[in-house]
Amino acid sequence: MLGTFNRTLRAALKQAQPQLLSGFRSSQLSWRHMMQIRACAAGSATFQTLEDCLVLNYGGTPMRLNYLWLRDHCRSPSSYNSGTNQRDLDTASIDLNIRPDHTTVQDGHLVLTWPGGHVSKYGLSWLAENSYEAKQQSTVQPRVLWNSDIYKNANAPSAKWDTFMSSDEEVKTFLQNYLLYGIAFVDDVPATVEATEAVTQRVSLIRETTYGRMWSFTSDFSRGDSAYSQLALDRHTDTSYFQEPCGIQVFHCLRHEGTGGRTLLVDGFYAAEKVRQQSPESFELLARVPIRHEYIETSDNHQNHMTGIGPVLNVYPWNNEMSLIRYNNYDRSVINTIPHDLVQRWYVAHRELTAELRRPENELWVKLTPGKVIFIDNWRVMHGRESFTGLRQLCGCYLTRDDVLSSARCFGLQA
Ligand SMILES: C[N+](C)(C)CCCC[C@H](N)C(=O)O
Ligand SMILES: O=C(O)CCC(=O)C(=O)O
Repeated sequence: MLGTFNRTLRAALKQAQPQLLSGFRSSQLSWRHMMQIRACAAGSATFQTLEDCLVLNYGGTPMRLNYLWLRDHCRSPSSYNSGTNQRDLDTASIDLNIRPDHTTVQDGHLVLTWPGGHVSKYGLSWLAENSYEAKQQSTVQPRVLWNSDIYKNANAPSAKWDTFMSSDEEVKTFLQNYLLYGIAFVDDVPATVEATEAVTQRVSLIRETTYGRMWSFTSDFSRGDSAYSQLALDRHTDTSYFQEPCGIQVFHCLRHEGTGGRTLLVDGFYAAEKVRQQSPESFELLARVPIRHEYIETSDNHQNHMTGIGPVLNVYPWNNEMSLIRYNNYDRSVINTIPHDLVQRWYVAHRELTAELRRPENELWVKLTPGKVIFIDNWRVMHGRESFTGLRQLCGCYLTRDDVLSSARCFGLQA
């Protein structure tokens, strides 16, 4: 009889809220809790208290809010220090089976009274912004994915040294472009290492690596890497052999007396999205299978052995948005992390991605000249270069990704 009741109630609820109970088995709803299912209307918000969560309907999307999560995210002064923006509650002290004694919606807030009397209030719009369902439907970082034509037609403006150094508005516009396209330029910068460093200090901290803090290099083979030659370099991301590859690459060509040496830029996310559309199983494989990259240098002056492990494509699991591409065929190490029955398919998937990355229409070629500083999102945009002759001096640095994104967020940009 109870089973019949559950089924009937479930059917009624399902009719009212088609998505609400999907994936929910009737056996999970006990008689006691079914009796507790209440729908309370308060303004535009309604809620139901189910056995394992509170379902809040507000702003069009039903949110399933776990009770433990709700207690953990209480913003009352005894649970959360709004001065330091830090939790003041020992999460481990919350009863894992906690349920509110009383639930209501009042003045734009969900109000819960917990056993023992503690009251938690959550702004409805705060919940709508911070729920899993909201994050699933939104992007972490809005981007314009590009091929050469798309980028050129966008006419993204370059910042100018003078204004960049004095105006925060100019830095904000610059960062907005950087976030959207994964590349951004500052022009008219004095052709010195010091001025290049000063430009980077407007947005971030420098990430010191084995190559130094600010580096300035020519084709003198001073390091055991093909970058220090006159050879062409195919598209790649740098420091793929770091467990966390450097977030941003900055280049400034201080002088070049010779031919060639243009810079190649390719939007890795644009290419990856093409693979996702055309060949979802290949995308999946590249996103799931970790491989290794390695940097081994054994000269008298420099001894290094770095290893970075991770998949070629990285996505945020809750919304499948691309977060990082790690692609460097020079520095890719021995493949021994892929089981026998997947190796062939992995190579096919890698070939599909490479074919997209190599489409001529996806290549943006720029000649870096003294004065023009480029910032490249090294988690997204690949760079390479044409072979060259003559003396060519390139300076630059890596920036810490966290600090660039922090600067952007402090300007109110979504990153
Ligand atoms: C940029 N700078 C010349 C300093 C370093 C070059 C590192 C090149 C290396 N193969 C990589 O892809 O990480
Ligand atoms: O020389 C260049 O233009 C680029 C060098 C490069 O690709 C690198 O340092 O990673």
